[in-house]
Amino acid sequence: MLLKVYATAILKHSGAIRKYSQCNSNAKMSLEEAKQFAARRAVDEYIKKDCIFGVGSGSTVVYAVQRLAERVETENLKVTCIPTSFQSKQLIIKHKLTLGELETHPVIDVTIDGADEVDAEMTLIKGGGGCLLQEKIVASCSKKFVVIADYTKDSVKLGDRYKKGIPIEVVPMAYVPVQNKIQALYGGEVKLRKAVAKAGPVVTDNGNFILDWIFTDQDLKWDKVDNHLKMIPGVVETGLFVRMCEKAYFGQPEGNVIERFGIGTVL
Ligand SMILES: O=C(CO)[C@H](O)[C@H](O)COP(=O)(O)O
Repeated sequence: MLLKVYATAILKHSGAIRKYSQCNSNAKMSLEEAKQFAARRAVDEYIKKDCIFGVGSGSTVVYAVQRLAERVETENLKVTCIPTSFQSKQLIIKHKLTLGELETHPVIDVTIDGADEVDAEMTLIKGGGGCLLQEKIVASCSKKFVVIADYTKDSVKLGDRYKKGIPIEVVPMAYVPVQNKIQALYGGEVKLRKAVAKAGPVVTDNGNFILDWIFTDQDLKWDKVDNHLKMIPGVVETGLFVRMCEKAYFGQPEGNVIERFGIGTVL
């Protein structure tokens, strides 16, 4: 009898686990699909002819590069790709696309990049993947800057959905004074980003550290904050992208894509 009860409990438990993991993998699947819908739509709308293309960083951009590679192959497009990180350079090489650099192509027709959060005014938090400096440089050299994201990035105010704070790239020797100054100026908590598969801090593609500022005041004027932070010696760049983005595509779990427009003009 006891054995029977025990066996039934195990069966129920494994059924629940199966159900739970199926549920989890469905959710993960639709998130990946949502990224893919947004990425494909943006590439199809913005790449119409031969051009210079800025390639953002992160998991959503992977789908944009896949789509671009398909179209370069089938439509014989001549696209020169400018990377925003080691990861995006690897993606360009992997898909046998033409690799360029800002030295030879200082003006980019369009850059497509991901974001960690997009607010109602199209202010972005970027740098969750630690690539914010090169991403902002490349965006600033682009005639058009477009964001692709899944529905979880779509927010009203910064901090509504992305809880990891605003990434700030700093020169390593300055990280403690910069941490203290930001906390004294604006409050909240500023944390040194730790590496996952290495002991110690994350080191960016540029040899710097990343601070993540968990802010408490969601009503700050982000353009002022961005400028103010960059006045602190040791701050290289922030992950705040203000008035840079002209359009954001948010892939939805149902397969549609919601679009939001901004006044973003970067060049
Ligand atoms: O800013 C970034 C990297 O520095 C990424 O674009 C951002 O983190 C979004 O990434 P994902 O597409 O993986 O959600």
